[in-house]
Amino acid sequence: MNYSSINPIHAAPEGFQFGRVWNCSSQIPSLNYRTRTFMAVQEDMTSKPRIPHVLTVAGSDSGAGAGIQADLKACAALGVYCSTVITAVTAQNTIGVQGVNLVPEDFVAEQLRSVLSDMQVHVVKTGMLPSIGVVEVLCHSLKEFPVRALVVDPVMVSTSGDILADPSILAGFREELLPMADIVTPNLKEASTLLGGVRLQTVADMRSAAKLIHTLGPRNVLVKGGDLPDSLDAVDIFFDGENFHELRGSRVKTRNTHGTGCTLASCIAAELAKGSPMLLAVQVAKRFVETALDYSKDMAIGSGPQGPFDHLFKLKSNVYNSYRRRGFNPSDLFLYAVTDSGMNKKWGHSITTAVKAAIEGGATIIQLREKDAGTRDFLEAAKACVEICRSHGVPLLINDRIDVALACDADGVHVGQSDMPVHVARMILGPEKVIGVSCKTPEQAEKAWAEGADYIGCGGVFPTTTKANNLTVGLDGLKTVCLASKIPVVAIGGIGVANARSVMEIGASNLKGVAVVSALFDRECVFTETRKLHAVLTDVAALVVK
Ligand SMILES: Cc1ncc(COP(=O)(O)OP(=O)(O)O)c(N)n1
Ligand SMILES: Cc1nc(C(=O)O)sc1CCOP(=O)(O)O
Ligand SMILES: [Mg+2]
Repeated sequence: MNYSSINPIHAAPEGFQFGRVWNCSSQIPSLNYRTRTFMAVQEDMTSKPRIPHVLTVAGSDSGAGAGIQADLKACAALGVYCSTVITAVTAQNTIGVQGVNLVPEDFVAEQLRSVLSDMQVHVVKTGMLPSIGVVEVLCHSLKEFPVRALVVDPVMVSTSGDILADPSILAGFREELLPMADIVTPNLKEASTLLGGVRLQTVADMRSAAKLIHTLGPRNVLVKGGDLPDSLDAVDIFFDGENFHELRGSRVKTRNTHGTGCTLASCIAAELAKGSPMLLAVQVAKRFVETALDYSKDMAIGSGPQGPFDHLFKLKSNVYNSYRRRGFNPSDLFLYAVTDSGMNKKWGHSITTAVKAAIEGGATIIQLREKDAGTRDFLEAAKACVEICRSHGVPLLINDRIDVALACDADGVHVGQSDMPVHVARMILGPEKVIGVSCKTPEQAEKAWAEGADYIGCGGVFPTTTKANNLTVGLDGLKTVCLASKIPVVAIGGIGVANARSVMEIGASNLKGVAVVSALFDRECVFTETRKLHAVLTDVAALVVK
């Protein structure tokens, strides 16, 4: 590999020299003309809304899976303007990195000045910073032109194992850049390197690492556990200096993972530029990467072991429609908590504390099923729950009431066979909202799919006292419906810690989880009960995968 810190770039157009060309006022034909134009632009800008703006300071990847190219695509996908300061040009593809050519440090400084002095940057995101000199230049620029937030992706080694930064930059990270950072997003190897080579093999190690890295100065730390051995989920640890959050997503099986780190950091930066709080920005970013990987898992570009993925999957009209239709992640059905106002009243829980406790215990989706509430109270409660769920990245659905779902901007609805027909609900809600339907037979499952439902709820698997006069279909009935269903299924009815295993072990790959009311909410401690059920489900999932 050709890795050099002294090679200048030679590929500039004829007559172009790096450095002093367009910033030289003698080359502008008329100063008066320029001044007038500048003033007109200034006037115009005050009346226009500002676009969220991320500046990425990173290396170029010729294969366009990572680096500057990934950052541009990620920001575009999230509707954020992205400007670029290029620190290095790499020759790379799906096989690895064949060469690195560094941009001279004073020209990195010049790019920084050009953008930061003029273009109203909200957030700076860093990627490949190949030398201590570049780190110093960047820190100096950020002191001269402060921005709202700094996101540091401490890139040191490429996914193919090639070195992308001189080891001397570690001191620059520790002493200069991290103390200025709002968040740093190391993977396991990078976290280990930042901490002098400690071994990181468990979630507990990741927590300790996050805490130690926090002492280096960044306001928040996200240690990414993608490389954690024997991990079923994609577990990341977020630490804000006080609290830890274990962020779990589903691990997408694909070779197309090149650029996930750059993309995640860029998405965090993009969401921060839009004004999101940090934890929400991280959760949205994680979800974006997971969805993009899922949609690109079979993409075939290049012959090497690590392919790129498609950031702009939403632009492809056919994929876009089906993405929107299936705008939820089936793995969200894993632990589906359905509320009940009567049970909350009985235990003295407010709906919001109950929902929060369920989420903290591991619920992956919430349905508000408030049969006795008046419309106004239901709407107020739903709005509060939408906020809670969004801040945790957990979808919220409303039982029966499409009007309430629209009014509180919930993520969707769950309807039964005697509620609003699915095709009408779809027409009212549009393609983006999630629609679930209760089905007890294969015929109902077929119809639900044809009318545009996203998932079906099948039950009652066991007898229940929560829903009056409910027909029990049993494990056999559940299996029959699962086998017939073209969309994911969640089981419901009489399910709890004692029998969840038997449900999940029926042997249907589209059975994605269990929906539960009384075993979570007709209890004194919703958090503890949810946690117990989560542990059972995680255990079964581990066995099924092995
Ligand atoms: C996930 C899930 N599955 C089934 C139901 C039952 O819905 P429905 O048949 O409309 O009955 P009610 O809940 O309205 O009594 C559900 N709510 N959630
Ligand atoms: C709301 C609901 N729907 C069902 C169906 O069969 O479609 S069973 C049910 C009640 C589930 O409550 P619990 O977890 O307390 O048994
Ligand atoms: Mg209903």
